[in-house]
Amino acid sequence: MRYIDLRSDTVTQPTDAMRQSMLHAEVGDDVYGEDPSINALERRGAELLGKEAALFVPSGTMSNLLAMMSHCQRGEGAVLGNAAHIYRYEAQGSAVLGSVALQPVPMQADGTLALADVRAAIAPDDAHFAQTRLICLENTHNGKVLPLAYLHEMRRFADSQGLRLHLDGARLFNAVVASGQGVHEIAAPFDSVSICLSKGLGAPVGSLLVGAQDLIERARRLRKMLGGGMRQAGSLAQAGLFALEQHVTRLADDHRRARRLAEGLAALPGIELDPGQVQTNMVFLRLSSGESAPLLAFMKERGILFSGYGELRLVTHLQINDDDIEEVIDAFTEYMGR
Ligand SMILES: Cc1ncc(COP(=O)(O)O)c(CN[C@H](C(=O)O)[C@H](C)O)c1O
Repeated sequence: MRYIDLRSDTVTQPTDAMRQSMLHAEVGDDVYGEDPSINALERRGAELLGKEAALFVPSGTMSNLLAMMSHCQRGEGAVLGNAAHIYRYEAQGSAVLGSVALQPVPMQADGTLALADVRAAIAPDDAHFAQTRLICLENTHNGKVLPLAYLHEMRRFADSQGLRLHLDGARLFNAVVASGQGVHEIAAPFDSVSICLSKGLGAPVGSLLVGAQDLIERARRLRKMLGGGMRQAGSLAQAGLFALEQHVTRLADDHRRARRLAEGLAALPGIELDPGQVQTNMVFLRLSSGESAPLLAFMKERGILFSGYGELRLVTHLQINDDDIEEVIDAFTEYMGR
């Protein structure tokens, strides 16, 4: 059964054209730095984001972990949002494996961290406290694009405090396409950026950590320590190269479909949803009844999947087309009309 799978853009499948491209990828032993496709992808990532170097890693989680461990020594701290993926959904790996003290602050719905909260979370230079070294942001966060002015403000603040700045840019290209800002522009304020190739961009595996040469060399060593050194993974890297070349501008289709979905659902009584909040590929909604389990079961029966507890999240992506969106709206109309 083909599902209309709106659980996440992590479910994207490589297209036939991407698979063809993967078939002919040149490969080599990446631990020796000899995989031509991985080397090409890393060069491309660094060039696109305007940084010195990049490292191909199996997941966004590992990419963020390597950033945290490369910026922070054991026992040092990182300030981040209390709803950030790094804080909430990466098994606290930075703390467990990296011994990085996670210093969470309230995260605004738009993904920003209030400067006053960040300032208050920064540990004083005092032996009683884990020394703060890093601030982490996320763009997009829950589908919201961080304003460029905010990024510059946070850069100025980090500089004033002698701190580094990392961006969890799992959906950076969604932010680029939605805002019209350049990749360079969004990446420029950050010392390191993690981008995911395996979400809306449609590659089967992988992320890139991008930053200064010395940081990426440290991250490469840590990746090996964590068992992430790869051998002939060039076919996967080629998928990433293909995605960067062919699947960025089409993200606008995902955003358009998310807006159409939001408008269609917002019109239904019993659904709490503001279509004006949809900036990229994510639609969040609540049922006035609050009871989502029967809805999820009803939808699964009709071959429609999405997730969430209380607030429901529906994510459009490469494998979701216009007909799927209309089918989902029809299914919701039927359910809400019962
Ligand atoms: C902002 C951000 N940063 C990092 C990651 C981790 O990427 P992977 O480790 O799954 O490649 C994710 C994945 N997010 C997934 C999703 O949204 O369905 C789940 C929640 O892990 C992410 O959303």
